[in-house]
Amino acid sequence: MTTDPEAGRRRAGEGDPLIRCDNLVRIFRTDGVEVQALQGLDLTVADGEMTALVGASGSGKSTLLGILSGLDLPSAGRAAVAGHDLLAMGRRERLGYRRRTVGFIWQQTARNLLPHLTALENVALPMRYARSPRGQRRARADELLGAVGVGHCRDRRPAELSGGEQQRVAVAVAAANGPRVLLADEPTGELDSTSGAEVFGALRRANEELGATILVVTHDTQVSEHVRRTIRIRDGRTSAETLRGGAAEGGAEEYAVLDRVGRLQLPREYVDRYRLRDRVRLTPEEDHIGVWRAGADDDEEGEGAS
Ligand SMILES: Nc1ncnc2c1ncn2[C@@H]1O[C@H](COP(=O)(O)OP(=O)(O)OP(=O)(O)O)[C@@H](O)[C@H]1O
Repeated sequence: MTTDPEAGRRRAGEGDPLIRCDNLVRIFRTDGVEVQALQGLDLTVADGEMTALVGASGSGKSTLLGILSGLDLPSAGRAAVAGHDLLAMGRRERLGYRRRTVGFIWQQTARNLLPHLTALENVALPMRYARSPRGQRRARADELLGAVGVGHCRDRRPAELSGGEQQRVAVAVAAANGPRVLLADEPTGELDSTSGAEVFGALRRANEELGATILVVTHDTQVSEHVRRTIRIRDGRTSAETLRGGAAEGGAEEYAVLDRVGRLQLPREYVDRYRLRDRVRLTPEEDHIGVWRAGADDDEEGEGAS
């Protein structure tokens, strides 16, 4: 068996992650009503990973992206991206962070592109804001559009593009200033599955060829077909994750997220399948821990997961 220590470290979320959230809390207060959108969320994403965060409506996905994009601030906890402490950034650092460190792709295509500009002009615009030399902008915009497979759309305006093409142009716009991180909020939500797969192809190219670390949030559980790592978010906390490939090539490995104080949430299907309730018995072994259903008489119980 061959081992790849680097892959092992990345898989375990150790090393020096590019995105790190510790115990993130975000409380919204409207008309005296309090909603806790993030309830102590922990997340690490290694440099160069392409990860999907999947959760039901209201689980806190957009709230997390708002914080990671530098638009919103958490109520408590810590969040750092590419060496920027998101809670401590001043106005100037925040502006630079939003311009150069992170790029965004939103679900609504209209939010990503300016309607009166061509695809090429849309991609060149963030470079102008970042004061890139004028002579280099068009060439880089052309190159980016080619990389995400929509070079043929360069002179068309958004209204002359399909939804999938618009989103691929949006990936090029988001990647224009060479950000370390690309954040995408339901980027395929308004698309059919073929166009959605093409958008994921564009994100993968941004990941593999441009080196951007990518975090996609979606409620679509099918997204795991397009990424190696899928993290599930439930009630404002990360709960479990699936890694495709890994030890058994082509297979998938299931993980539970372990927080800093050792709490983990067992997947609902395991809780149901092994009829676990209230408390479980733990049996430490040399290389794993057994989790057993606690019966009235501990000697008689026979079912458990290990
Ligand atoms: N600005 C806000 N003011 C008040 N409550 C908010 C605000 N933004 C989000 N919430 C609440 O926080 C919770 C999480 O919302 P969030 O939009 O992050 O979930 P989501 O997983 O992105 O859902 P969806 O998939 O429907 O977009 C929800 O209960 C939502 O109503």
